[in-house]
Amino acid sequence: MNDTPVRVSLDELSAIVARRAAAEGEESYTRSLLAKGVAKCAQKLGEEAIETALAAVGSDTKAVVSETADLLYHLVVLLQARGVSLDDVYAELGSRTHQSGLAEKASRSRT
Ligand SMILES: N=c1c2ncn([C@@H]3O[C@H](COP(=O)(O)OP(=O)(O)OP(=O)(O)O)[C@@H](O)[C@H]3O)c2ncn1[C@@H]1O[C@H](COP(=O)(O)O)[C@@H](O)[C@H]1O
Repeated sequence: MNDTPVRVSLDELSAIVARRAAAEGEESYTRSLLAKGVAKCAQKLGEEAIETALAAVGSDTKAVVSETADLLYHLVVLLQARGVSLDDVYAELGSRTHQSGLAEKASRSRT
């Protein structure tokens, strides 16, 4: 048996979610959540965000990791539901690297 831990990137998770979305007739939590629509996916993301925040102020580091994994999975599902690609999110993050967050905040308060 191979006990090497499996690592999954957000890109890989996004590809898994897209495959599950298209897998008609197969049992899938992802598919059942997507079938409930964007509002349900958004609600689940909000719940997982709160659970992650609560874990972060607690003492259980494993819970922070586990809740963060739930949060990222539900974020990827919500992006799938909205038809937004991770590449677009990466590009948006990339466009922000030319200035600090503080400079960006200051530029907003001037407009
Ligand atoms: N990473 C995940 C993942 N993280 C969390 N979850 C599920 O998210 C659900 C939400 O947790 P909750 O405690 O809120 O569960 P719940 O009360 O049953 O949820 P609701 O009834 O409110 O929807 C749980 O059922 C978890 O199993 C995930 N389900 C799937 N994946 C990935 O998606 C792949 C495909 O999964 P299926 O679509 O189920 O085949 C899996 O192989 C994984 O790689």
